[in-house]
Amino acid sequence: MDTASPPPALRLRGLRHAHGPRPVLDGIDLDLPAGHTVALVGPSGCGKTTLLHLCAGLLARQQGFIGQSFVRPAVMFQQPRLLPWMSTLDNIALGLKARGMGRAERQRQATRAALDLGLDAAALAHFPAELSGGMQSRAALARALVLAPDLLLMDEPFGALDVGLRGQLHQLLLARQATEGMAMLLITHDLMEAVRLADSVLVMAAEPGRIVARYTPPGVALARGDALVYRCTAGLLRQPPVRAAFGLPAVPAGGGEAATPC
Ligand SMILES: Nc1ncnc2c1ncn2[C@@H]1O[C@H](COP(=O)(O)OP(=O)(O)OP(=O)(O)O)[C@@H](O)[C@H]1O
Repeated sequence: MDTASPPPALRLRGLRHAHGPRPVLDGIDLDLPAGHTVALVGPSGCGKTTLLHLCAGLLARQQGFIGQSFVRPAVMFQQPRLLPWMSTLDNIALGLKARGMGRAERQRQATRAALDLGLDAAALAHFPAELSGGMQSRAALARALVLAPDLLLMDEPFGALDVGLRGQLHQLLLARQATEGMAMLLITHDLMEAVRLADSVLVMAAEPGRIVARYTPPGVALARGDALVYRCTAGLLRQPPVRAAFGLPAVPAGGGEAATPC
């Protein structure tokens, strides 16, 4: 008899949430299995952060089902949220300290995680305020990855980064996922980032927040080249529900509206 437990997963069914009297999420269904990436993309205010906070257990569930069987979830917030009175290295090692790991070992692991993300020894000795925004984002990502999460919840993690740095961190994350098999839930405003990284792209519309399009980009994310990503993003952007979600005018007749994005 096979007694192995099923692989972990995040599963949402009919999730509804209101902030006060105002409905924010209306009937969200989502599946995120181990080793996969789901990108939630939608306009500002459609409820993406609320949804991520519910998945992370930072907000209490009101209505609907949340099944979450990952054992080492980690969250990367919209802002780096580094503690200003600690060195960058101590910030990155903070979660390991909370797990009771000794100072020498946690500094060793934090240093390695930071170097992997392109931070150098000088940056690690600095306070966060002495780092550029991009370096702070790398430190926040290192702080999450050093915990070896099996689920990484990310809220607009790369919003403040230039296109080159974004690309580097995308590749680092995907390589890490390929070796460690972590699941990723990524919130982004950026359709192209969603198409580049995700196994499944869920497009949300606002008022109330709901999923209006589901799209599976072709192939595996690590192998998607720029041309494919541009083409698929352009195709997705021609879909009427996606255009409506972002408040874009309808594509005029004969403007190349595609039955499928790619
Ligand atoms: N704690 C709160 N109390 C009241 N309203 C809130 C609260 N948090 C969020 N909201 C409202 O809920 C709606 C959804 O907010 P949320 O931050 O989840 O959206 P979002 O899609 O992540 O937006 P953005 O992309 O701008 O970060 C917004 O209208 C916001 O003003």
